[in-house]
Amino acid sequence: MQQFDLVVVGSGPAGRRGAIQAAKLGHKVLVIEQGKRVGGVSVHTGTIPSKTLRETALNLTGWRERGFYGRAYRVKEEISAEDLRRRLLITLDHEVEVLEHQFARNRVQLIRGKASFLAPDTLEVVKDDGEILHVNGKSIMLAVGTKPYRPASIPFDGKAILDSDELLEIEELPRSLAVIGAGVIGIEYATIFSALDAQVTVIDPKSTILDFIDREIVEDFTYQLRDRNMKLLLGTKAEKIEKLDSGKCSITLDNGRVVVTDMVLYAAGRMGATDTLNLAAAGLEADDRGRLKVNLETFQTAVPNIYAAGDVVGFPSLASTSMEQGRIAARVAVGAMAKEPQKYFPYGIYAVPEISTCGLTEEEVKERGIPYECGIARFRETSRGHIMGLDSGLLKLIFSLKTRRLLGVHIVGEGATELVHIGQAVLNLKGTVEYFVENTFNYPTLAEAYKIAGLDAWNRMGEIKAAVAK
Ligand SMILES: Cc1cc2nc3c(=O)[nH]c(=O)nc-3n(C[C@H](O)[C@H](O)[C@H](O)COP(=O)(O)OP(=O)(O)OC[C@H]3O[C@@H](n4cnc5c(N)ncnc54)[C@H](O)[C@@H]3O)c2cc1C
Ligand SMILES: NC(=O)c1ccc[n+]([C@@H]2O[C@H](COP(=O)([O-])OP(=O)(O)OC[C@H]3O[C@@H](n4cnc5c(N)ncnc54)[C@H](O)[C@@H]3O)[C@@H](O)[C@H]2O)c1
Repeated sequence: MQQFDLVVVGSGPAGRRGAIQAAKLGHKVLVIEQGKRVGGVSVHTGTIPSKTLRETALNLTGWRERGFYGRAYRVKEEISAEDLRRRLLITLDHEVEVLEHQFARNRVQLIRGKASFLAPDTLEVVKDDGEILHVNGKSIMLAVGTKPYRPASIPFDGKAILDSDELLEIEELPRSLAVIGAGVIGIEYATIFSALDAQVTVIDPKSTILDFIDREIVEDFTYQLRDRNMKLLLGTKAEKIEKLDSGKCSITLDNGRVVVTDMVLYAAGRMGATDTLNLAAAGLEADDRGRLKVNLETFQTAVPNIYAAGDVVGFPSLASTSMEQGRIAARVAVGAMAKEPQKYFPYGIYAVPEISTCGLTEEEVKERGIPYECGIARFRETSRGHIMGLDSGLLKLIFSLKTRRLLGVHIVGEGATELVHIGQAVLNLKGTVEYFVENTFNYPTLAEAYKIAGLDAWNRMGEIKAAVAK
């Protein structure tokens, strides 16, 4: 039986970052991956495909130019599923090539096969050709990620009624799409297909969406979606989904309403991919959504030599945070020092328009009883916004009145997921409103919105001080 210092199950963001970190520290590392190619959900069905699809859709539709040339403007009149897939395949090939090269350079061994526990330090691997191997690890890291939640009551057919993995394989673009589940996946795809001119209906039993995002940002966002005729049917449950003889899909809601569309995307959450790991042999147990419980500083499970990182440990379930969790887990596993993850990390929702946020929302600040002031900037007030033809986009900063420190940054609009990092840096370095007021920003840029929002808050924070002094 082969022996390793660290055996990593899964080659997604958590697994690959953890494996390379341990290898860089001179340890013997094995990655076991059941997929045909390395990269995990992030590369093959999640982050990278959905973001490539978004980019292709925005480019081919000429979305970013419509502020100037009107809503009817198109770069390509007829956009096909093949147009979208072409760019996807090229991007994914590049990603996999880079990852394979990283593993090779760092001498991380890779076995393709499905892993399950025989004992807390021993895994069985069933390879594609049926060969069975046993491997032993001083430490084991489970970075197995998630798979779409697919209840038996939904008649998935892989063509018209699909989950988010299957959506990437569609042969024809739907003219109308119903999205069940207004989580991040549902909202991202709903808005991408709306940008492709599909008539989109989003259905969710909850009456609000994206609850972890600042409400003012969500309100601005939903106004924009409704303005372009997307239907948001919230607070209502899809009771029955069926395929009609016409080939269309019918969704019956609990309020009796019936929605008929060409395609249904079922995106009501994901499950930890732990069902085939034989966790009992390791003395572990997953929760009802297949997730594992860990110490959030070390990523150690209840069994000391077994670590878990990435989506399998639950919120925030991001590629970005999974990588950092994998790195920390690997360092702890091989006995190297590791700091716990930074308190404030950015969240990027690649919808059309983008949303990005870091730190506390206004609702959280209120709940904690912190006296605060907000500063707002609209992209249409910036010169870069004029040049780009932007008529929407909002940046909101929240400052403590007591310490003047930045507490939260919240953005909806073009470039939000890039812009947020300025706020993130100020936040984590404990910067105050003065940072934005006293520093010069490149001009003309969208980043100038920070200056405008900083000044907006600063003006009012000054007035409040003066009022108190009187
Ligand atoms: C549609 C979609 C869009 C997303 N967009 C974003 C985004 O824009 N930004 C962002 O930060 N995050 C995004 N995410 C989330 C991101 O993809 C995940 O957070 C990330 O992939 C989790 O990484 P991971 O390492 O935990 O696992 P995964 O990427 O899920 O990889 C797990 C790997 O483990 C393998 N595996 C599982 N079980 C076994 C086994 N028994 N034996 C061997 N191998 C096994 C799987 O084959 C898989 O390759 C998105 C997700 C989806 C679905
Ligand atoms: N840009 C990003 O960072 C990004 C993009 C996509 C996904 N992700 C990650 O992937 C994870 C999974 O995303 P998700 O959107 O699948 O899950 P989610 O758990 O975020 O959202 C699921 C949604 O489905 C709804 N729902 C639950 N049960 C339902 C039912 N029976 N019928 C209809 N609706 C139902 C919920 O109310 C919720 O709004 C998220 O945690 C997210 O962090 C991140």
